[in-house]
Amino acid sequence: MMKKTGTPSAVSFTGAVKTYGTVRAVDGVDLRIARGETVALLGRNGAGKSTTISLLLGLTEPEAGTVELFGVAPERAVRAGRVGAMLQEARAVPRVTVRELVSFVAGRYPSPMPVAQALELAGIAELAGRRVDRLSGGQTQRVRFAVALAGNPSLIVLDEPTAALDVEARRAFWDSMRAYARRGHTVLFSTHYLEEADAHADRILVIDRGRIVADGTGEQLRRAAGGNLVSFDLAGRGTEGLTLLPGVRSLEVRGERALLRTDDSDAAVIALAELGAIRGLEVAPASLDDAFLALTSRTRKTV
Ligand SMILES: Nc1ncnc2c1ncn2[C@@H]1O[C@H](COP(=O)(O)OP(=O)(O)OP(=O)(O)O)[C@@H](O)[C@H]1O
Repeated sequence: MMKKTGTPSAVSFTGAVKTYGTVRAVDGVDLRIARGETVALLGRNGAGKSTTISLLLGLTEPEAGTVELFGVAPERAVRAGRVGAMLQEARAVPRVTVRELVSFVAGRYPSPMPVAQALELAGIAELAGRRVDRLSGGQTQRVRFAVALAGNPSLIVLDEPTAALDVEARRAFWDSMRAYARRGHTVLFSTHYLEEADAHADRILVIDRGRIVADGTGEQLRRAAGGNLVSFDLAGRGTEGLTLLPGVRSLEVRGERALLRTDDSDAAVIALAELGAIRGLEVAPASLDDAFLALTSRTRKTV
């Protein structure tokens, strides 16, 4: 994750703010993505993922703070073909072949990727002669990926790239993305699928209400959110004082069971044993889902 001194980061946000009326869609984001990283931007609907990506691509300007790609303004990096993007909005699909479309886009950049290579990387070499308006959803998405690769970018930005794809198309898409990343390129993708972030990114940025609330590997996020969950049958007893026990961070009651999120499950279990609260006791590692919920609900409480 260390970047070479003197080399500008692929992506750099410093105190970036973007508001829509009273909504602070991006609320003071500081962020560095080093070259070669694959990073997931993970958040619920409306968390600020698309707005972050719009700022990153220079489609919208921050009201405060700065955004740079490779040390220059986003528009400049985009124009130079250093950045490829796949955005959410579906554009009208032209009646041309896949090869014609990718060639046309490649022709607009100063040093494009050879078309055959873009098609190969996107896994659609065999579709080159097919009409773009007659493809399946999964195939269309990979054509869009080839279009994003056409300028031979060092950074690719994907806004919820697999949102409408079935399992097989999704797997094929990620294979292509990883082939691109293995060449030392930088990838930033947004998603609200935790598993995708965990499986395909080196690093996960959790965004909530326009702020980065966590930044790390899936494993680091799991740990940050509270290592283990300790649960037991309440068996009629109250929950008073449970959150004050050593090692306990928070409490949730599900039916007859108490769920304690802990950062020291041993201490919590000993304390529960002293209280005699051990019926049906279980200790389980927190999942990434738990981590995500804990991270995003914690911020909700503080705003
Ligand atoms: N053009 C706009 N005009 C007004 N409000 C906007 C606009 N774009 C985004 N917002 C608001 O800014 C906030 C962040 O939206 P954004 O689209 O960035 O979130 P997101 O994480 O990409 O969500 P989703 O997963 O639903 O795409 C939301 O509250 C949204 O309603």
